[in-house]
Amino acid sequence: MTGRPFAPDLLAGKRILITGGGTGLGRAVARHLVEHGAQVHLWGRRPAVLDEAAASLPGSVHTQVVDVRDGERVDEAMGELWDEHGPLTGVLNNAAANFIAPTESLSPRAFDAVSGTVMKGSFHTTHGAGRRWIAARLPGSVVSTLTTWVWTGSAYVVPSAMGKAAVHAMTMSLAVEWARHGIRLNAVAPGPIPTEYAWQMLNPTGKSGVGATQADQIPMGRMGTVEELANLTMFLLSDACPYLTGQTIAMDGGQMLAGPGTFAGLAEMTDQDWADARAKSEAATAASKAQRGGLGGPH
Ligand SMILES: CCCCCCCCC/C=C/C(=O)SCCNC(=O)CCNC(=O)[C@H](O)C(C)(C)COP(=O)(O)OP(=O)(O)OC[C@H]1O[C@@H](n2cnc3c(N)ncnc32)[C@H](O)[C@@H]1OP(=O)(O)O
Ligand SMILES: NC(=O)C1=CN([C@@H]2O[C@H](COP(=O)(O)OP(=O)(O)OC[C@H]3O[C@@H](n4cnc5c(N)ncnc54)[C@H](OP(=O)(O)O)[C@@H]3O)[C@@H](O)[C@H]2O)C=CC1
Repeated sequence: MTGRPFAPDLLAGKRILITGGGTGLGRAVARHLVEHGAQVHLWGRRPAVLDEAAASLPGSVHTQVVDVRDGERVDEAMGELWDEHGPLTGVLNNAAANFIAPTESLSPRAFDAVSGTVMKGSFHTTHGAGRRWIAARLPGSVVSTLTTWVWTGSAYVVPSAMGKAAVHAMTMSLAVEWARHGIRLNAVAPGPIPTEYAWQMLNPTGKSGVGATQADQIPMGRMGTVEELANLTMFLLSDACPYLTGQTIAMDGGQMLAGPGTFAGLAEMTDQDWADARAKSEAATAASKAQRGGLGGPH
């Protein structure tokens, strides 16, 4: 059980924008932010989805219809939010688009739809909040939801991997440039946490259920949970650790580090399998020693 490690007033006085907050992980994290005292603003492209999400949440939640790829609309909406409610204290860049496809089949519009939502959307939103924080001499915290593909890349989701890697670069770059303004940028890179919309895009058929969306090759043997993601995100958006900036934190049960080029699969070996393996390798060592003529052992 993850539990509730934080006090219910952890985010009291915080005003936080979640892009793509009407569905999936954004909506689930929004609930935790509200339950910890934050005022929350949700952006997305579908008014009915946003309204439904806001109505389902227990506290102070506001919505705006914004396509984050449209820089002018992002700035306009940011201005409206600031004027009507006051300055944000944090931004969660969560909106994304993605689908699996052979890269050679992608049209220019397909590439733009995915990479633009992630890269341009995160930039426009961060820029809209950041320039206002700097002008008003206010601190701020930006958290972006990325994936471990920023370190590994991933076949068949290349525009997403490229867009997320760009936001990873933005996180490191602006952490330095805006540190003197009290603005922090961090990111989280979750492993699979099944959500309806994302799984339609990433695991749409019986044959598409491979490693990335499965639990069998994750060292912890399970998917992540929204509670775990919410706790990490809230920690980054809170005042718990103001010295932390520029970091992308993987939260994936060890999935990325257990790649096929490692011995992670040996977790299946029994004690007898290990005894057999040791006997085989010791026999090979003994045969090698016999050919050394007394050289090469430890002294
Ligand atoms: C880390 C460990 C593991 C973890 C495992 C999980 C890791 C998750 C990491 C990241 C996960 C996510 O981001 S999951 C997020 C999933 N959620 C979403 O995608 C929500 C938003 N999605 C959407 O709005 C749509 O599905 C999407 C198609 C992407 C964009 O819609 P738009 O209305 O903007 O654009 P459209 O006009 O429909 O389409 C734009 C072009 O894309 C083409 N197109 C659309 N679908 C296509 C498809 N399946 N294959 C090829 N091409 C396609 C169209 O033909 C158009 O090109 P032309 O024909 O040339 O016009
Ligand atoms: N689920 C998982 O296992 C993982 C998810 N992630 C990341 O977590 C985040 C949330 O994913 P998840 O909840 O699973 O997926 P969802 O598809 O449920 O969430 C994506 C959200 O982004 C919104 N969105 C898409 N395009 C735009 C746009 N142009 N402007 C504004 N909003 C937009 C969508 O709403 P609408 O279409 O109404 O605009 C939707 O609410 C994403 O960044 C994803 O990459 C990372 C690793 C693993």
